[in-house]
Amino acid sequence: MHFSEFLKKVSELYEENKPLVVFRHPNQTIVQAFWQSSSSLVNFDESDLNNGFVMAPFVKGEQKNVFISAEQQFQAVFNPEKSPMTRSGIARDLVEKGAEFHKNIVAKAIEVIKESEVGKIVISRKIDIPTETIDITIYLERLLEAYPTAFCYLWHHPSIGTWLGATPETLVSIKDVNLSTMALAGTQKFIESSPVHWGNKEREEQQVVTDTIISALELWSEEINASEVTTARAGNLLHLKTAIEARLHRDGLLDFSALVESLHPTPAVCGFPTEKAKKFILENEAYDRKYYTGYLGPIDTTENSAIMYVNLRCMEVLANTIRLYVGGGITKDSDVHAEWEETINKAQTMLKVLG
Ligand SMILES: C=C(O[C@H]1C=CC=C(C(=O)O)[C@@H]1O)C(=O)O
Repeated sequence: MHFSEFLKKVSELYEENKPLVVFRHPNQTIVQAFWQSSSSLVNFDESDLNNGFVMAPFVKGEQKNVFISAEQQFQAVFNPEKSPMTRSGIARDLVEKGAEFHKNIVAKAIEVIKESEVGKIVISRKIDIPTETIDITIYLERLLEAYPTAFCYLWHHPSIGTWLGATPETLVSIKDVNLSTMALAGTQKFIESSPVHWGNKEREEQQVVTDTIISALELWSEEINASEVTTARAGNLLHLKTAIEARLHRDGLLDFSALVESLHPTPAVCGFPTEKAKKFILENEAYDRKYYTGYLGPIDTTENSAIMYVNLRCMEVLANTIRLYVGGGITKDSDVHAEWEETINKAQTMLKVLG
């Protein structure tokens, strides 16, 4: 199918309010779409493992792990035209709203970390951009164009809403007994031809993520290998990354839910230790993350494989408003102002898509 035809079909299904997901894996040209003719909400935890797409929230409760079946699907090839990325024209005052509130929570998190055994807490916020005309196919095309190395998606369900994103982070990739994942944390702005230096704050923050993932995997695996720490680029940002591989005791899909839930949420999106960091987030962030920092991705039972990504650098489409979600890891060495600037930098990923 030609890409223009593909987009037309996506647009029609979206207008018909069908459950629908469109996605492209990092560094791939094939864009896939799965959709459901019935608008029923399928709870993934209550259904058998089938071909389809999972969308899981940060915390299960009001939001469920939703499944969209791959029974109806179509695909196309998308070749980015390599046009230069546009600069976002969205006013900085919209992005900077709520500075005092956010900085206060970050300061409080630093205090808690200094006074307790909590090592890291990820603090996030939402940014609402009033938008009169919302065209999801234009956003989708810009996402695919601008972020070829990210997992890009558009997800819609009539009982939940619409989300789009371009995430740099894989939560877990499973094929038979082989598992791969990554520990991604630490952020700085990408500046062309400028040498990259990482401080101890970022290195320690990222190491905690690596250690926690490895200890969760010990339960399921025979061999675990971690790469050297490298620098990975995600749009206008750089992160520290460790690639982790493991050989599972048995086929990963047999334990899919338990395996994935044992890794989620990683300290890259929640903190460490997990339960204490989560408690702080739920008591202090004062807004609902919903599917931001949850995970999402396709399951292919025919291929005995699944790839779940962490839902970062994403936005939710609301009536006349686009809501962006951004956050960062706080440790004892965090600087309140630098953490605030980091959320502004991270917002650029989706702002560029809005035009
Ligand atoms: C929580 C986010 O990023 C995480 C992933 C990479 C680097 C992060 C950091 O440097 O704080 C965060 O842990 C976000 O983008 O909203």
